[in-house]
Amino acid sequence: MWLANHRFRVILPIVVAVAGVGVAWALSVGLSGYYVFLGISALTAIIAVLGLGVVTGSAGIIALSQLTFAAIGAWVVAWLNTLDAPGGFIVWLIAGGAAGAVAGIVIGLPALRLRGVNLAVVTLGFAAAFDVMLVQIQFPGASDGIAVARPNGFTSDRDYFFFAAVVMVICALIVSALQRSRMGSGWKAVAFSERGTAAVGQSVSAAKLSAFAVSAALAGISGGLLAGQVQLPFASSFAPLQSLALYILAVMSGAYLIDMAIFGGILWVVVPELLKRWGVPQDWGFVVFGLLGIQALTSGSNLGEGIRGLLRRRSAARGAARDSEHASVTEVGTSVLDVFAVPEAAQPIPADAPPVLEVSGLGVQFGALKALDDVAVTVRQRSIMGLIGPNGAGKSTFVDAVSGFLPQHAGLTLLDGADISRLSPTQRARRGLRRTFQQDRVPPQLTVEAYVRFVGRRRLDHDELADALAFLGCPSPETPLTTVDIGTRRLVEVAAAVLAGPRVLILDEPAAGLSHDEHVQFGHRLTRIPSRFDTAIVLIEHDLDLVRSVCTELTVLDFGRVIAQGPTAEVLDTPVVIAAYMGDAEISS
Ligand SMILES: Nc1ncnc2c1ncn2[C@@H]1O[C@H](COP(=O)(O)OP(=O)(O)OP(=O)(O)O)[C@@H](O)[C@H]1O
Repeated sequence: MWLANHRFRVILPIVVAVAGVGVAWALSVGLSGYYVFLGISALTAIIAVLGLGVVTGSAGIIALSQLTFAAIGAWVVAWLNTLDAPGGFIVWLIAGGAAGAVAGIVIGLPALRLRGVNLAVVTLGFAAAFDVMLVQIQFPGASDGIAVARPNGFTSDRDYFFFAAVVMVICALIVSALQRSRMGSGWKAVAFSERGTAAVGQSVSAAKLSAFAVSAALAGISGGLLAGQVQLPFASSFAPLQSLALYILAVMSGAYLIDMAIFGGILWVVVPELLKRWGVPQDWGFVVFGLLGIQALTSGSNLGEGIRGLLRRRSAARGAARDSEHASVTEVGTSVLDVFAVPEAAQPIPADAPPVLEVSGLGVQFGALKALDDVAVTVRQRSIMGLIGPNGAGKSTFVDAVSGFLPQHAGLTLLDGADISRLSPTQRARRGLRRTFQQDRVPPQLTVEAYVRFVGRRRLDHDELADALAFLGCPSPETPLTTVDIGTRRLVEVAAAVLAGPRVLILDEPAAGLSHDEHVQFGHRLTRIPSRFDTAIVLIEHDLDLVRSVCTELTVLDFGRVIAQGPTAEVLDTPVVIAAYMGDAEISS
């Protein structure tokens, strides 16, 4: 079943691409000359919108200079044309895309530090500055009237339309493959949570810069194609206001979805054309795009997501009707999971089990507040260490400091004996120290499988993946994460972290959001993780029943200091813990 699905997902884009080329050929033969020219404009716009789908739609970065990157691509093509550089138009086009990518990385560098409005100002400022420069220097060959030579065999508008369509299809195929790759998962992860991305060992900078580079490369190709279309390109085709309108169009349509990028590119040409026919000045097109964009931003959704949500709900309703007919089959499936519901206490850890994580002298200061003061914790191989304490005791601060998110801290952290105190969160994750968060950090744009593979950072065969998901009570690999509730997303987060094969996994309230029954089942499954996956666990949890049943050892924090440490049962009976943390009623149970 999975193999069939996998093959389908690989083959489908190729089939659609071949069909798209067929349609383009038919249109190039059948359309009138005027529509062929409009069609080329739409194809160039689609490629630029595909790029915005990567940088804005997937990676969530505001980039208001897409047509400036297109101008750079057009400029390079025009320049190589005046030089009559070897290779001809196709090579020049690739060079235009490469120049766009380089410019994208340069403009993307501020994006590593800036967000939101500040980044919008930087990218728009770059677009405005380049526009002024372009008006001054003009495109190479413009003053001498040297027309850009179209590729051999595609010199007429009809043939060039077909050529542009093939280029667009290739770009769409590449984007589709990248969106499904680790790189694409990285873009979606960084858009949802930079901390969550760093915590799984993915470089946030690399994810952002690669999104900028791919997006600007596509813009460069789009501009290069436009240079071949008009043959004498000029600056007004790439004005900053147009970049702004194109951005809004991409946001409104949901351009990270290939079909919606195509729709957006077509709209880019159709709206001004319709306005012209109705006798309305074409600049009103910007107003139309602006209104559609405001609607998308205020609703928090876009056209593509809206349509897909509707289709999903319909298919879920059909699926529910089918499932009720096959209730007996479902019961068999449930009984498999029930195996894990058999209560099982955590295995005691041998006294000589070597330490895997050693934290000593850990101190964190927030202004006058000592959030952690000389904290020492040792986690032994395959153990489950509970880290408990009242609200504000310093548990999350401990996790942040140990996982590298609070670089300004005192103390030493050793992982398998190696000092990792100076490493970044990404480096620590790659060394085998993984963590989850109290808040949801699982990017909803991914499927369960794409997320698990992204977090895993290693080859996982499908059986291993499906097995581990079933073991932790997660949905099937192909389930879109948008369709599952928050509690299930927490389970998927834990499963993915476990499959990464970490030496130590720190779970920050992983059962939050689960129902009581799911909570209990989760506890039982947790006890089996260390032996099955050779991983030690640090568990932060407020539910003392869960702590009591799964933790082999406990560390109790209060006001940033360790007040008790040792085997779970002993610690829970310590008077200082009873007094400081739990109260007699709870501990006596
Ligand atoms: N960024 C920060 N700036 C200032 N104070 C902070 C910051 N983060 C945490 N604190 C303070 O540090 C102390 C420890 O907070 P922390 O979140 O680590 O506690 P906790 O044990 O995880 O609490 P909870 O169980 O409610 O999650 C608290 O007094 C908190 O107000």
